Amino acid sequence: MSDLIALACALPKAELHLHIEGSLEPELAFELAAKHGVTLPYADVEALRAAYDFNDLQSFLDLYYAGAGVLRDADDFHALTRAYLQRAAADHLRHVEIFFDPQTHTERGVPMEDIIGGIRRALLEAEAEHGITFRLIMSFLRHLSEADAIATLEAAKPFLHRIDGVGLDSSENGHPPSKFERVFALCREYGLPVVAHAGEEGPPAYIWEALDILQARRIDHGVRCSEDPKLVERLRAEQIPLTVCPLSNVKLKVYPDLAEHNLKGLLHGGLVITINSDDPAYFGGYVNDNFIACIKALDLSETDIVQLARNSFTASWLDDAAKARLLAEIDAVHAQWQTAQ
Ligand code: HPA
Ligand SMILES: [Zn+2]
Repeated sequence: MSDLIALACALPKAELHLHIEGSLEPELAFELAAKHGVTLPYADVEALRAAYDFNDLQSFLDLYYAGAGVLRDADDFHALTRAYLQRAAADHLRHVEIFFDPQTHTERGVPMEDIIGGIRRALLEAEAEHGITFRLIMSFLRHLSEADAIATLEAAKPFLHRIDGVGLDSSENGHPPSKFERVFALCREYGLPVVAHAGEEGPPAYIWEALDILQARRIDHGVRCSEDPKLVERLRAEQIPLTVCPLSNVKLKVYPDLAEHNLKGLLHGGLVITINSDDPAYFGGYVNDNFIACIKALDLSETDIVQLARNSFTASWLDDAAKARLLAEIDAVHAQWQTAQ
């Protein structure tokens, strides 16, 4: 098993489901709080980390939005993103497609320009330093109104050349994708590809809506598709990727135990399954940690691991030439690993 873990860690991979605000480690949260003269309601880093014990998605989101309150200027967003990309480089990530939640920050008076500018500066640095390519996805908060999402899209208009796609996140139940039909139609008119969180806590019907109403090209989470065989068949036939986040699903009690997770079954069923970290600072690990936990709990094979790494690139928004290059890199690292066995 340790050999398979070494293979998974060494393979070039992409991360396609990462909320940059969810990469805020307690150490940086305290550093930024001190910088801005803000008092966090926790004595120290250990006390904050100890609070990361969630019952469901909402109990996590309450802490996640509170934590994001320390992000106030472009340098904060730069420091946050830079720290994530250092972890990404260590995990052999070669490409990242990351979400940011502008509404969490603009409603506190942080200018859109500072949010995007700070994140992008770190992305460009990591591209130069580590060769990590990127896409930036603006995500709408589904617990807020569609009018609020439309206003956010309008506010982002001067920066649309810096935004590669749009997503939908936050509290799922009671906020179906259909609530956002018009804003996503506008996004598509602007040429922005769409992804959406669906079927994490919400029912399979929300995945159908994300596909049919929002015209999502990828589903974030999507694990509840298993409850609807027709939906699973569609995801397989149309090769619509699912960005699965195993440690997140256990932390938020979507699954009581990783051993019960359906990702291996879906992968063997021919779906384009990818492994991602979601909110790594809160859920106990980055991409390699997710691979390691899955190898241990689900007894993933060598073939499974290589397929998951390949899927991370095929499901990405990279162009075909870049995908081909990265898939060849996977083959090279895999061959090297086989020789060493
Ligand atoms: O896992 C998630 N689900 C929904 N919204 C989120 N915002 C950050 N992480 C998540
Ligand atoms: Zn997510």
